[in-house]
Amino acid sequence: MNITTYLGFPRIGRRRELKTALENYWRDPGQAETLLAAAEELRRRHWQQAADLGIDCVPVNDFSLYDHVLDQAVLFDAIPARHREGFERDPLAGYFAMARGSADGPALEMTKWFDTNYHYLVPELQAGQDFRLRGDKPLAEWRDARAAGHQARPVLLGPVSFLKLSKCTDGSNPLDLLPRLLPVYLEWLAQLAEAGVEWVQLDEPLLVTDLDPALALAYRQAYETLARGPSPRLLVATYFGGCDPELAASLPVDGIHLDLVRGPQQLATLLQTLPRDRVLSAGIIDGRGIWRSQPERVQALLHELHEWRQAGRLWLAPSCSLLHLPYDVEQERQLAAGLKPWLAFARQKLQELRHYADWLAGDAAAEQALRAQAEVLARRPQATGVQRRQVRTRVAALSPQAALRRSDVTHRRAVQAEALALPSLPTTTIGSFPQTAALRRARSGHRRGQLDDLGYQALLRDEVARVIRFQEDIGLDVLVHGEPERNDMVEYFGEQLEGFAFTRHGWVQSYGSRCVKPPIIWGDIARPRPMTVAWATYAQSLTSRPVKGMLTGPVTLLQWSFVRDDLTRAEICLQLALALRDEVHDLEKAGIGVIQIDEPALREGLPLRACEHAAYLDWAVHAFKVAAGGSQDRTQIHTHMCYSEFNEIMPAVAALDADVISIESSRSRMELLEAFQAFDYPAAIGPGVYDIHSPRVPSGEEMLELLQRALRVLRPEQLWVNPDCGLKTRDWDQVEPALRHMVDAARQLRATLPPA
Ligand SMILES: Nc1nc2c(c(=O)[nH]1)N[C@@H](CNc1ccc(C(=O)N[C@@H](CCC(=O)N[C@@H](CCC(=O)N[C@@H](CCC(=O)O)C(=O)O)C(=O)O)C(=O)O)cc1)CN2
Ligand code: MET
Ligand SMILES: [Zn+2]
Repeated sequence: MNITTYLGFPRIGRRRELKTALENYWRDPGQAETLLAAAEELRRRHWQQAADLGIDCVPVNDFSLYDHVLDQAVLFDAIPARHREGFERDPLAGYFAMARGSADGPALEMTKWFDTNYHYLVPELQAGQDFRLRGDKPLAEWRDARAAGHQARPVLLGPVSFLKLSKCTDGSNPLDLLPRLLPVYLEWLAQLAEAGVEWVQLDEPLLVTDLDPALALAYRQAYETLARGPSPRLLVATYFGGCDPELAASLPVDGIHLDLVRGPQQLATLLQTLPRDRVLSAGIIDGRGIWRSQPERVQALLHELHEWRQAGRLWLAPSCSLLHLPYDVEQERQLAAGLKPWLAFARQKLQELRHYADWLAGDAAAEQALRAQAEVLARRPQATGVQRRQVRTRVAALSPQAALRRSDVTHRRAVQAEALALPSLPTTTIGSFPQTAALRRARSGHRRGQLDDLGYQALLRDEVARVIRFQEDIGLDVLVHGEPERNDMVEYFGEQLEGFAFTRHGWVQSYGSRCVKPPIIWGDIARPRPMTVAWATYAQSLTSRPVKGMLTGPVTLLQWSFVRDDLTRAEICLQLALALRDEVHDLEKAGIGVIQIDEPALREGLPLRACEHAAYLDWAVHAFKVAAGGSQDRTQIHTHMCYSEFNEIMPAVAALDADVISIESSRSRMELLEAFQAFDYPAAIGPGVYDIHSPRVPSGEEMLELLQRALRVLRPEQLWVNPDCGLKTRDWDQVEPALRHMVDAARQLRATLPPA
């Protein structure tokens, strides 16, 4: 029999029950019991649903109240000193203090999970530290699953990935801690074996990245050590790409999971090298994309695996955890016509697996279902809107000149200085102002038909007016309209472009209780009408200061959407770029002299393998330049980036040829600027002086100090003053004083500069 399984499931709940329970508890810690009960209910429901869909073995401990990497830091007692006391006093409150910060100190750093839009919390370690087991979350969840009648398999990150995803606060190498960490894994595994656990899944996504010899050695040593102790059988799971098949096959474990969707090329070697007594967990369908699988492709793949099948050592699974997918496409009642049969969210992925397993067993109904699926998908290319001749022709005819501004950055600076007449150290913000509860309520009421178009528009215009007045009042130099009309910076554009579909319930966790509804790119992209011009011109009509138009860039629109699987990412990105190019043109025509094109996801899209970096950066930078390249010299093009480590891609950042870049840097205390200096960056930079992720209101002095640091590295005429990112997640009572302090700091520093 072929076992069907999966590596992990979305945990937020079909109607974001976890989000609601978390936010209720954060507002009122008296709700702890309710939160824990909601979490337990979600786990049980998801196991049961998987079982009902025909899954043979479910993972446990893939669930987390906030983040699974944080859970594991806690399991190993890697609790930073500043949070330890709080944790001992109240473990639940202490856990969230590590996730979100508290009076005891800041949260752990949050960073992107590989090339996804999920963020994990980075465990803080130090050289020579002790690890020990704390609590028994994985085992307790296993017992619950067993009690409910499920075959279950606890999941943890493997030791090498866990350490490589952590950081040592003293600058030492986390991997040096391996000998101190392995005994804890051994103890944990022994406990599970003792309890009767048969299989454990150790996730080692680092295995799909470039491994230097030290890391490869660490892998061998780690798994040789683990193989020596009493333990359930070990399944090492790799995903998000192909791994080094020799290394993977050489690990002394009982099974290996491969991502055969993103790493099909690894299979041939692995089939040669993998010892025949191993279980092969084959990631045969895409665990990250929302498209139904093509039966012909999967069936061909399953033929290649016949040897494992016959030996009874084949497991069928999605390529990676389903965490990055929405829950159930059947919840969507208003999806663009004809789209639904093409799509598979988490529940549909499990159904697909069952079909393939049944097909392998010779089941006629499964055969029939897969044939029907193949037929539906075969008609996809001909469906209206999938291919638009005009779009294809325009992309094909695009000349290299389209990516070039008319003049170089130095000339443009002079022209813009004249056109905009800004003071030195100009102050601005990144675009969004607080998305208040009233705004979200109004949007929700508008969607439900309880608030009519006029009423909704009037409310948004009032908000824009208030935001403009506020910015004038505190003395900012380049104003924004505040983005009150946007549900999300990507979804908003997706809703206005042809070729995109959007969902009502397709939530995916981004971090903690924060979710996104990535829109779906299914057809060629066209812009039927201007998307932002009315808001920008309305805002500009209220002030004599320049208002900055606000667009999300092509790479970020691509990266934060679910994208079609029948065109290359490069091609889709170029289509998006052309739509944005037209928007830039329309903004310019409407008299908007400053336009920001946000690209916070430029770094996130970087492939996991270095050999693929150059090609990606090439098309990504090209797409941005196509979006911006049609503009006049006098139009000042800004871009914005956050959430990432940019040092590695600095040449690409410079190659965007933006006039001004605002970039997150307050938490790294402006360290990032050295990379710009080393590069002799020609354009202007606004290194964020205020961390918008925290409710804390920074003082003018600390921002002044950051600006002074910046001036050690940058020329004064290069420096802009702005926060790290948009203010949409903050409250007005934090934003108001913080921005006042920021403007004060800029003014003070300005007064010390020699006249230009
Ligand atoms: N796509 C994307 N990815 C990103 C970011 C981003 O901004 N966008 N930022 C980075 C960090 N990630 C983030 C992800 C989500 C949120 C966030 O704030 N999400 C909100 C939802 C935002 C949203 O879509 N809002 C909608 C829908 C809001 C909603 O839930 N409405 C309720 C009703 C609410 C009410 O009545 O009050 C409903 O529809 O049921 C709107 O404003 O229209 C949340 O989870 O709470 C912030 C940062 C990286 N990745
Ligand atoms: C995640 S980057 C956000 C940029 C956007 N303009 C904002 O201010 O919200
Ligand atoms: Zn940002």
